[in-house]
Amino acid sequence: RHLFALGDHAYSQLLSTGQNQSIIFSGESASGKTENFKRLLSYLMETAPTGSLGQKRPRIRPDQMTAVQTVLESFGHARTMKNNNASRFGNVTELLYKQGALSGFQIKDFLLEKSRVIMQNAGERNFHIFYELCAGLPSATKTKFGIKSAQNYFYLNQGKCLEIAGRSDEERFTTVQNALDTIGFSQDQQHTVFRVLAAILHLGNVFFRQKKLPNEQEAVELGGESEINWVAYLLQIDPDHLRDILTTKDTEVKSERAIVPLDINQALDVRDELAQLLYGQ
Ligand SMILES: Nc1ncnc2c1ncn2[C@@H]1O[C@H](COP(=O)(O)OP(=O)(O)OP(=O)(O)O)[C@@H](O)[C@H]1O
Repeated sequence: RHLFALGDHAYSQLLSTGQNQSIIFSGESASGKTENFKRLLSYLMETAPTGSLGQKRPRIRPDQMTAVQTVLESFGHARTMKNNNASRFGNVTELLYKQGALSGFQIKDFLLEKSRVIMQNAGERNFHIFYELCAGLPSATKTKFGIKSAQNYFYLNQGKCLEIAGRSDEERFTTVQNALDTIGFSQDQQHTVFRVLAAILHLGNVFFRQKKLPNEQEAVELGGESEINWVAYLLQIDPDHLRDILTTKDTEVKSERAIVPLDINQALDVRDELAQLLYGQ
């Protein structure tokens, strides 16, 4: 059955039975789920009737729907060995109809592959948005955020694949900014999102040195002071608090003697967990 016929069928079933209808896109990576989903969505938006509510057109603007898809792709898709634009999360998009007319939508996402934020296999990239940020931020903001090109960041260059043929990260960044405008994110809100992304990149470049305490206990010492300061500045938190988080097991304990030092692997785990947590937010 043709994709659009499937959409027509679901719609007519909705009207005739009054029951919710589901269309499931499944298949292996690069089989076309995302592309076909987008086409079906456009079709349903374009053909949505005005309904009996006297609306001239659906209350959701097609450009808003497209903008949401654009943002989800930048933040949730990445280049893998199978697909230059592989989605790394699942989602349920609900189209809401009222008296036969399209009245809204909501997207529930699940299972974002957060491990990609800290680690990529050979030939793969982190989520697109990081590369777009490095390529597309205006130079004044780059200076303000301490951001350089993507090759400088451990979290971006493990796959040894910084660019995707035929895709301009710089142009995509403008597209994402426009999409965020369309959705209704203020300049301040957008700035906050970009600050957090920049903080994650700096965090990934924080490294540690093994250290022996006077009592012979193993501990770690933070390397990369400037990166720590960048992260603290971008997240607007106290750098000493950040140092505590990254080097001690119990950050709540203020007494120096009670602090339990981490070894290097534990410290890297804490750093990576923090990065994933920030991205997940
Ligand atoms: N209907 C289509 N018309 C043209 N090209 C298509 C179509 N469907 C898929 N493609 C091509 O195949 C590529 C992979 O498709 P898509 O990203 O939709 O796969 P997917 O099943 O969503 O993959 P993943 O599970 O990795 O996210 C697209 O980038 C596009 O080049």
